[in-house]
Amino acid sequence: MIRLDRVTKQFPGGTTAVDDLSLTAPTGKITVLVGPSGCGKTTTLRMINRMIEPTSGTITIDDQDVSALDAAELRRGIGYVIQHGGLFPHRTVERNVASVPLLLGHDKKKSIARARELLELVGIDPGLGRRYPSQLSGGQQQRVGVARALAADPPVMLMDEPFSAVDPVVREQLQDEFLRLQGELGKTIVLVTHDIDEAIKLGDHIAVLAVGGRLAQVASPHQLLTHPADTFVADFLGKDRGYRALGFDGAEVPLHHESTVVLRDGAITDPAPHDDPWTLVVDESGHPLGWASTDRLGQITASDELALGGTLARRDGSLRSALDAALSSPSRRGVVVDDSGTLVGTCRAHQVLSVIEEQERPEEERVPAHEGGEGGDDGLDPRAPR
Ligand SMILES: Nc1ncnc2c1ncn2[C@@H]1O[C@H](COP(=O)(O)OP(=O)(O)OP(=O)(O)O)[C@@H](O)[C@H]1O
Repeated sequence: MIRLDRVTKQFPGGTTAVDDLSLTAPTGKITVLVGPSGCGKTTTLRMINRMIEPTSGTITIDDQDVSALDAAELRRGIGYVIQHGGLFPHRTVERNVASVPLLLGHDKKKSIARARELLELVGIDPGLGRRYPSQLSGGQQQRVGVARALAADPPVMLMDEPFSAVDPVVREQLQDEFLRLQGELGKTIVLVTHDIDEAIKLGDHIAVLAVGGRLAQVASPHQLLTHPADTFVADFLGKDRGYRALGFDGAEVPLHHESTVVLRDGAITDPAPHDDPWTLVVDESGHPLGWASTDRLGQITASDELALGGTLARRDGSLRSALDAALSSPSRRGVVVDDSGTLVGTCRAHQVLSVIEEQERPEEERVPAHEGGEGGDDGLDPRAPR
């Protein structure tokens, strides 16, 4: 656990970058520092590994006061990732990643082997290991930066805007991979970003800082969205707070049986007659392909002729994804799938909203979703999504 206790940093010239900040970053979790430009995020991060010394206050890692440790040694034990990866331009990718194990006294062969392992772990083709950083894309450099920070297998990682130097699509990929990796590695991470959506996606805890280095709020993403401490935090969170908060709410949503037809060998097989204007088409394994106008079923030859609708909701997904699946479907029936992508039923927007309202009620007054009375008449499936 990293603990900052009443930490202040005043730079010569009088700027108070961080003001009386007390904060805990729990072991094995991602703590995100977020806030507008100049609010002291980077200064806070750099005080943890003593690249900047605080003016007052104490910082401990697992109850050890960092000011009592040798700064160089402390830094070798902490992974540090910055924008653009912060790679050494004149060393190959492999040598960049191997630099920390080499510094720690491991032999060259072992260090390079470890570097290759790590590059693979972060999704870098081993063939790129001999290149120089400038011969890689921004996203690849960022990945190498993460691999290098992981090289000493540090329990603690500090990450300063690690995904901001890449385009939004690559950024999302890197974020997803980072979450997957963290799921395996369980590091204690403090990550700085100015992007509130990134904070909400990545953080187990989020500390919102205001200019002047004042802590405005520290909370889970869900708490932050539903209970911002003041107007500064609410404004910083931006629009659609209520809707975004649904992304963290899992609850049972009534599932309905959906009649389907199968697209096989370029034709719809056995189009059963029914009077609904939309029919869901699946492949032979029961994976949804899209919606077809029922009166055009006979003309469909390929899946790209189908209306995909929007998102597929996962049975164990959030209320937001269930609601979005229903609202974005041409039939207004949201397609719900299991882990393997197989259809398990459809959901209705008004029933998702009922579940949301139900959640507002005191626990003892709630009615379980599958006893809710509103579904059921068309083959309600109580194996509902969360
Ligand atoms: N070495 C320094 N000397 C003087 N002032 C500094 C120094 N480093 C940072 N500051 C000031 O301290 C404040 C906090 O800076 P810091 O870089 O920590 O903010 P930040 O939240 O990380 O900003 P950004 O999102 O723009 O990177 C700013 O007002 C900055 O100008």
